[in-house]
Amino acid sequence: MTSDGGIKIPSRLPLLLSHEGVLLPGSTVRFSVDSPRNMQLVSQRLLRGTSLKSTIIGRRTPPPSCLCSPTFSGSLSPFFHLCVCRIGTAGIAVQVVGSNWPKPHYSLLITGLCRFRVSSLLKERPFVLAEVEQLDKLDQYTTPATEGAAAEDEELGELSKKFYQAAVQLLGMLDMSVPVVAKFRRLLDSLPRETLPDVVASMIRTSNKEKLQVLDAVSLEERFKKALPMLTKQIEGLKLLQKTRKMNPDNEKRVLSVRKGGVFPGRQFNLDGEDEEEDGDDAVALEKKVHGANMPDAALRVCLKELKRLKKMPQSMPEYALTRNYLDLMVELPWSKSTKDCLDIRAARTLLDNDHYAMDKLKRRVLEYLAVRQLKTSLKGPILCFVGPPGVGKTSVGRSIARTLGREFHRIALGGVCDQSDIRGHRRTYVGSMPGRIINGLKTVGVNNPVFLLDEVDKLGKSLQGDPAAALLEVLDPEQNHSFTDHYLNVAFDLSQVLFIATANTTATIPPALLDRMEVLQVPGYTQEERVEIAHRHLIPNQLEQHGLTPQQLHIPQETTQDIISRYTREAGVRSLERKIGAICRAVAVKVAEGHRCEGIKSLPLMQMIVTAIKLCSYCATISG
Ligand SMILES: Nc1ncnc2c1ncn2[C@@H]1O[C@H](COP(=O)(O)OP(=O)(O)OP(=O)(O)O)[C@@H](O)[C@H]1O
Repeated sequence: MTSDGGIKIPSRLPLLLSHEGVLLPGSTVRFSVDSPRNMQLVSQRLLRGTSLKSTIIGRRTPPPSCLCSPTFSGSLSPFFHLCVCRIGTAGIAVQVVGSNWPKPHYSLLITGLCRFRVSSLLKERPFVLAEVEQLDKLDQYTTPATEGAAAEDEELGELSKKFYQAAVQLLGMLDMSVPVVAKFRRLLDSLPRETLPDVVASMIRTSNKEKLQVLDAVSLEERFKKALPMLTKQIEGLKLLQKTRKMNPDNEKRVLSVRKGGVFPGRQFNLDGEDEEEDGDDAVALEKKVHGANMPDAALRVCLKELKRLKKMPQSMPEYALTRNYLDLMVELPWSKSTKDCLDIRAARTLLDNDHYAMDKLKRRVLEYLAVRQLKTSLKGPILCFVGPPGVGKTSVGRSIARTLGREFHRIALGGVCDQSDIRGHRRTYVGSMPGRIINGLKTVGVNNPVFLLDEVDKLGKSLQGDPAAALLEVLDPEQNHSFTDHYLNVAFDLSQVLFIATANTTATIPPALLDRMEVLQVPGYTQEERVEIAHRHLIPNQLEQHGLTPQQLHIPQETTQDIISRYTREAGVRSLERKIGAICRAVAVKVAEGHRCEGIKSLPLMQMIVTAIKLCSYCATISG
């Protein structure tokens, strides 16, 4: 990186393009990265690279006109033409923090080094790579202030002197303790004069547009000319504020804020209290939500403690986002929100009969279970586990139970889960930590008494990351689940109101301890006659509706259904049969959309299509595919 021309940045730089914030040389800014291209840049360049060179990236805030362009996050050529001719800042990534919650993203802390101009674009994917020309000298920070000044011509010397004096005047007007002012003064004196416009513009409160103007000013003189009015505006603003304070001493307590964001080579500070106020409002709103969430005392205590920490944290700290996410989840959880059960056994029987044909034994046991629940509301009852071949309606009975009770339904697919953190969540000390599926499910349904269907408990795996079945033991044990503690929450959540139902294809692979906590209800496969009935009562009407057809447009006689079952399906359940009926519906939908009428007579209404055994042959290609 060093040559006779001083320290050099790499000539090929990956570009981080987002509209969030402006990075000026000499300042440190935190950026949140979540667009696909920028994510690729972080994962392929910053996280894989091992050299110092690989931590240097280019940063450019696209002009506002690009932001509304639909190409901004997609294919980007037109907006590129706009950006190519402009100036950016090369920066060094000093910190990369990744998180998966609420969605995958990285947070980058970047320190601006120098300006560059994009000479040409080398590639756009997987991230943007450009050939760049370095515009500022990098060794200016290492050159003592006086040496830099010696080279200045008269006019520039005058300008920089004026700028320095304005910066000192502004510093004197700030409501800060004497040691802090002294520290900033020392910083101001130690900086080479040519870096002052960038450093001061990044510290004072200005719009991104104004900061971009400073960035785009390649000549030092122009940069001073652009930054000086911003500084003067701040001074005028403060003078006005002091005047009003003198007239109204009550406002005396309005203290100007000092923001301790990491700024290179000094620290970033804000020159008015507006932002602080916004943060304050935000914290007050969050505190209100915490008090209004009706959470138990233990959880409330934890939340208030976290809130207190949050208020003291600068927003730029990575932990701020983590704590904020945690508190957001805590207030969103349904600690004491529940739906009222509206159980009527007769209505439940009708509903179960309407939704499912046959399965008499299973329906009888479900009704017994519901009846006992009606008589004894606080039933610490058995967990029902429906065991049977695929497609026999286990999941769908679970859904019907939720409907009969008037409860929310949530399905948790456990097939292939082999990490116990999937159930219990990760501790908050982990990067990308998040709550487990149980807590996530509760957040999704928004009530604390839903019906949770634990689908495919027989397909739980085991790995080095722990045994998820062991974590489920606590969830399903009525003696323990009133104080279920997710690792992410780290406070107990009462799961005793949740109605758990499990499904499995076989009991052979369910861990014995888990099986012991459940009452197994076998759901056998169907006979040919039962399948024909299920098809005509449920599957055909459902498929017609899903494909926008009416019984007047398509009729499948019983013999045809028997034919489909015997010739095209080999299963214990009815899922494959349902798919074949769906295939017939699709083929008929095409004909209906084409306007299938009696040959030539357009005035006649659309004809009903009857799928006879002979016609079935012509659909063979569709349904056996
Ligand atoms: N007795 C029945 N009456 C009405 N529809 C049924 C019946 N049995 C199954 N079905 C229908 O079959 C389809 C498949 O059922 P479901 O998804 O509940 O099967 P499953 O037993 O949970 O299968 P898997 O073990 O693969 O999860 C659903 O559309 C369901 O409505």
